[in-house]
Amino acid sequence: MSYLIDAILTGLGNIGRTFLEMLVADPDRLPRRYGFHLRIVGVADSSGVAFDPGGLDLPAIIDVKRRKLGVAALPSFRPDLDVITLAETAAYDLLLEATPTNLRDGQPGLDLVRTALRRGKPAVLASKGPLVLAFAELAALSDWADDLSPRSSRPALRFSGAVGGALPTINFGRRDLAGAQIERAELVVNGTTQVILEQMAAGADFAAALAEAQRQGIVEPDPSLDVDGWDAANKLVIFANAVLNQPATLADVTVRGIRDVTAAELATAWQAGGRISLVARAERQPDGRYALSVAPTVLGPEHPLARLAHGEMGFVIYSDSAGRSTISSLEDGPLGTCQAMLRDLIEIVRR
Ligand SMILES: NC(=O)C1=CN([C@@H]2O[C@H](COP(=O)(O)OP(=O)(O)OC[C@H]3O[C@@H](n4cnc5c(N)ncnc54)[C@H](OP(=O)(O)O)[C@@H]3O)[C@@H](O)[C@H]2O)C=CC1
Ligand SMILES: N[C@@H](CC=O)C(=O)O
Repeated sequence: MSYLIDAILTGLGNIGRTFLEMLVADPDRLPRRYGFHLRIVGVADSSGVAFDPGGLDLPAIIDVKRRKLGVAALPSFRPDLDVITLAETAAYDLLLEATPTNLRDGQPGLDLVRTALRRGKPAVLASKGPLVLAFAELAALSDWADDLSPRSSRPALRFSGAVGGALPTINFGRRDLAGAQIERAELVVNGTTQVILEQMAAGADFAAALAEAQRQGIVEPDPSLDVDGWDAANKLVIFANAVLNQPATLADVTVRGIRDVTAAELATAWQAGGRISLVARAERQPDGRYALSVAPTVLGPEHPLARLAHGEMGFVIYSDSAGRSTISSLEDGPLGTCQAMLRDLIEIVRR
């Protein structure tokens, strides 16, 4: 006997649409394996909101988005609702948030997450803006205030897909390194720059390399976030807050992107058996705080992340008692992030 979980999904681009495609591809997986059906009752894109408390027609939404149209073209379109009103008034169990990362004011994601949490609804984020700009506020509204205790009466807040997609950066750091003192973390968590630097090392020019990453569906709506290092810095800020317990903002991170990396530098690194990757780094200082930086970094052949495959992301974390931990993840475009959103959702439902 399986039960229903009703969700609203905000953002129907690479992530939101792929998430729906993943559900439609194997609709029995959740009831069969986890005992519940996920019913999507509301969705939103830049054209507005579609809502049906009985469950939306997912193939119709996917079709509209593949045809580059908006939900305004659907029979379930609700011109009387905007996305915040949807989150404020609809009956649902959980918010899935995948609107663009906006570093100016975090909107609309920030108000969506605030609204859901204030109503006692759990939230799963792929977007990073709300976490980068308001981590402490959102933590206080959620089960992070109770150190993620399963007995917390506050709604769950999860975002494992926001820091490297399926790569379990947050979960590993928090859960599996519990009790260890992290001394240094090196995170290669921006897929776009991995693709661009590899393509350029193979002879492509910058524009062609960026176009290839865009074809894969992993580039931010504003590509300068990736290229200039801000996406990696966002992920490092979230990691610092969530794993290192260091309240941090972008102002605490020294950021250098990949625009100045030359083909000659790339060739030299690859010929030596290593590579250049954009590395987000946290290094514990004598006063106990972490120095945070993002920069293109030569990884020599001995480095644990030098052997990442094309487009692969990974991290290495050094701690006093667990030693050196290395994990990598080779994902199929946005699908890995969708799996991460699903694992967060499953964790919440099973609490
Ligand atoms: N792509 C990836 O691999 C990953 C992305 N992320 C994060 O996930 C989020 C989504 O990324 P991605 O799917 O690639 O981005 P896209 O640009 O492909 O999709 C963004 C979606 O948000 C919609 N949107 C824009 N403004 C609004 C608004 N005001 N209200 C409601 N919907 C709105 C867009 O509408 P419309 O369709 O009409 O344009 C679109 O459907 C970003 O925050 C990104 O940082 C995280 C991990 C991986
Ligand atoms: N633009 C990001 C997408 C996921 O966060 C990347 O390239 O890694």
